[in-house]
Amino acid sequence: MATVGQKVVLITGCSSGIGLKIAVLLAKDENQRYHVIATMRDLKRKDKLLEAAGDTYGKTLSLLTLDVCSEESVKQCINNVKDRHIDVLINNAGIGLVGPLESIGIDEMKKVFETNFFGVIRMIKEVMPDMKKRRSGHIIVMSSAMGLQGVVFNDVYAASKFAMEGFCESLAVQLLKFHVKMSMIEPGPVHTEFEMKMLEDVSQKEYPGADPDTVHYFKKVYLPSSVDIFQTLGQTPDDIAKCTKKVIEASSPRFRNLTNPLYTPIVALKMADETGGLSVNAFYHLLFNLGGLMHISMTVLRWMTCGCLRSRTISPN
Ligand SMILES: NC(=O)C1=CN([C@@H]2O[C@H](COP(=O)(O)OP(=O)(O)OC[C@H]3O[C@@H](n4cnc5c(N)ncnc54)[C@H](OP(=O)(O)O)[C@@H]3O)[C@@H](O)[C@H]2O)C=CC1
Ligand SMILES: CC1=C(/C=C/C(C)=C/C=C/C(C)=C/C=O)C(C)(C)CCC1
Repeated sequence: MATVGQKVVLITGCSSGIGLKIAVLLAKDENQRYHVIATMRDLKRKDKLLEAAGDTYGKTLSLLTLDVCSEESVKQCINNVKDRHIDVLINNAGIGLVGPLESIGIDEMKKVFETNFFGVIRMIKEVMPDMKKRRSGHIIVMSSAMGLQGVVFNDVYAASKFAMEGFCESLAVQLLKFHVKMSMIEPGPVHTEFEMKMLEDVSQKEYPGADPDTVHYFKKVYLPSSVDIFQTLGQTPDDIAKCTKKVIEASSPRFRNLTNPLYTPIVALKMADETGGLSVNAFYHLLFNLGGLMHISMTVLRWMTCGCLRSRTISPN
């Protein structure tokens, strides 16, 4: 149970990756400022978290079951929190989806929106009214750089994060009136099970319905470049946990928080040309004309990361 003065932080999707690392970082805070409620949809997957949490479990860390795709599970979880009092809600649970559009069924796409978009909305609808009543609270959403700039063959995943960005950008204004803060965290590639699941998924699928040219561009052009991007620019889940802690602890937290200065130029292309031509064409050339030279292209992009862009990124250090 939280002690007086401790902030209650509830995090979704803590069985692995970024959610697990945020839970552990906050639970291990040296001044014990947080009581972390780490949630996951299947408590059978709790071992990795508990191992990392060490003796904080039962002290500054507790566990609850929560499936963001089930309204009943969301309600039950929040009703199990003492006085339903949550100071910081971290919406982290999410799933990816990559591949040629022609081979993805509508049901698979709906699952992505059920988790990444409606999952967050279910949580906010359950927690926000109490925060508004108390005139305090902080809602954090693990968005993505893909919530600001789409990436080829990630059409539906990017759309789910764009939807979240639009939703939160609208809601943040109302919440400000009630002194409830809202922040988006926007990482580029991060080495977690998310990346592993994507590669595993791709190795198993045949992509029925997509023509041979598209499958070729996906498997032989996009995938190697994507692996390269993860290798050259990838951050660790610890980096993202540190950025998130900074956002929680800021006196005036920013609404948008890109975490990766090396990825920021890719997002900045869009801001530099409101017609969209620059980003669409740059992505086209990076992928189809410079694919084999991805390392060099990324070095050029690094040069483009001038100080002003770096200062727009929240750094883990
Ligand atoms: N890795 C990356 O490159 C990036 C990731 N992100 C975002 O970060 C967030 C965390 O992803 P990451 O840590 O990388 O990936 P992981 O796959 O390691 O973690 C995702 C977590 O979400 C959980 N989850 C999935 N569906 C549900 C559900 N219905 N209810 C509750 N929990 C669920 C998973 O639980 P289970 O174990 O049960 O499947 C898991 O704990 C996601 O929102 C993702 O979109 C953003 C930018 C980049
Ligand atoms: C930048 C870039 C590429 C790939 C970017 C990737 C793969 C980003 C992944 C981001 C993730 C995983 C976000 C999660 O939310 C391409 C298309 C290979 C080539 C053109 C430049």
